[in-house]
Amino acid sequence: MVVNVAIVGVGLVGSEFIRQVLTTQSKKIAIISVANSRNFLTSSTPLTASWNDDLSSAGPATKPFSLESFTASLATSKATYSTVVLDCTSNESVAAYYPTWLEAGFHVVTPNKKAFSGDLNLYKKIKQLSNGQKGSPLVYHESTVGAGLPVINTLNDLINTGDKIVKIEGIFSGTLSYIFNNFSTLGASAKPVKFSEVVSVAKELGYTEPDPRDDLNGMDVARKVIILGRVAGLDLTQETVQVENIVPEELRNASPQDFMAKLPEFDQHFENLNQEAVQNGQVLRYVGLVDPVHGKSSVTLARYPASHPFASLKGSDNIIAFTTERFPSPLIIQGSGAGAAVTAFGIYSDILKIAERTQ
Ligand SMILES: NC(=O)C1=CN([C@@H]2O[C@H](COP(=O)(O)OP(=O)(O)OC[C@H]3O[C@@H](n4cnc5c(N)ncnc54)[C@H](OP(=O)(O)O)[C@@H]3O)[C@@H](O)[C@H]2O)C=CC1
Ligand SMILES: N[C@@H](CC=O)C(=O)O
Ligand code: NA
Repeated sequence: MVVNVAIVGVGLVGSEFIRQVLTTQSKKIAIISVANSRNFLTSSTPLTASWNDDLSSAGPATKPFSLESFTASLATSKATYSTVVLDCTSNESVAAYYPTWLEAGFHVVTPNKKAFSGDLNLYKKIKQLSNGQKGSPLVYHESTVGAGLPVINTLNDLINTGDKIVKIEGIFSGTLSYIFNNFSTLGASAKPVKFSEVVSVAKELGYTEPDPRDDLNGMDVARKVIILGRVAGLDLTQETVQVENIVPEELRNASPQDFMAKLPEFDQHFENLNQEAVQNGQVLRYVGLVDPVHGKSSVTLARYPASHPFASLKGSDNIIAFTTERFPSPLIIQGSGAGAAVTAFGIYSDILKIAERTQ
């Protein structure tokens, strides 16, 4: 079955998703609407490669964006096919709108972590509205953890088949993986590099959140820990996860531009932390833990010896280790965990699952 897709947010990830759908000439997906924070465009025929020009404020069918007018424009699209609203923003107000879309019978797919890691009542409402009963709308959010890596899907499979989670531990941030894999190294591969320079490169490569402090303050990893914990049945919130924030205090309230400009002043601070670890034969890695057994889920800058799998990670790879009753030797998922291509892949495969399930 074909599904209509209406996209809110056509930045790095949203536009890469469109590129992948158009270049693969998908017969299952018709992109009928695109929106950014200023404009939207909804069409009765699938959008083509000129979607970006069509969306510009000069386009004849372009309208000023609001969640209400965008949603109203989709009302007739459900008549023929199911419609998926794809949220590719990182915005909280957009996330808070999912219940409205679900109540109107739209499916929701998103890489945006806000709805699944913020207000617990919003999360429960979304779960209740997409409860899997016949005819209920579907919600997929694979790319919220580990980008396109099959993390949420695997966790759901473990739980739905009756396994018990002992712990989920890993490096869940492509940005922090890239930063520490390059900054904190041992032996022959060790080459001196400044912390602020590695942060700039991670930003240029599209791994960071729009403000890299949302990665460095641990919040992005904490959100992923909360999402995995909730999928595993824990009522985790930002208050119940202990987070080590590594943004220097002096830079926490600076503007995003000032933050990047002043970060080099703190290079020596990070170098001291690194040297302390290296002198003990260890590297620094930023690690998230979901711990249902002891109730102590956390995000910490930890130290690991060279022999540990977290120490030999490369590039922006994520690594996620599920220790369960059935997998006392953990089930490990590893690979590229950030960047537009792999995030869009996760979204694309989520939407294909909806196309299959709504046949
Ligand atoms: N980059 C990555 O590796 C990964 C990203 N993600 C998630 O993917 C999502 C998208 O990230 P990315 O593409 O990098 O973000 P960008 O900042 O590149 O794009 C965001 C888009 O959302 C639009 N937008 C923002 N606020 C609103 C709003 N209130 N209403 C409508 N549109 C809005 C922006 O419009 P405008 O241009 O007008 O501001 C822009 O088109 C985020 O949630 C991120 O956390 C998840 C996994 C990995
Ligand atoms: N900034 C995030 C992007 C994906 O969620 C990361 O670095 O992992
Ligand atoms: Na994933």
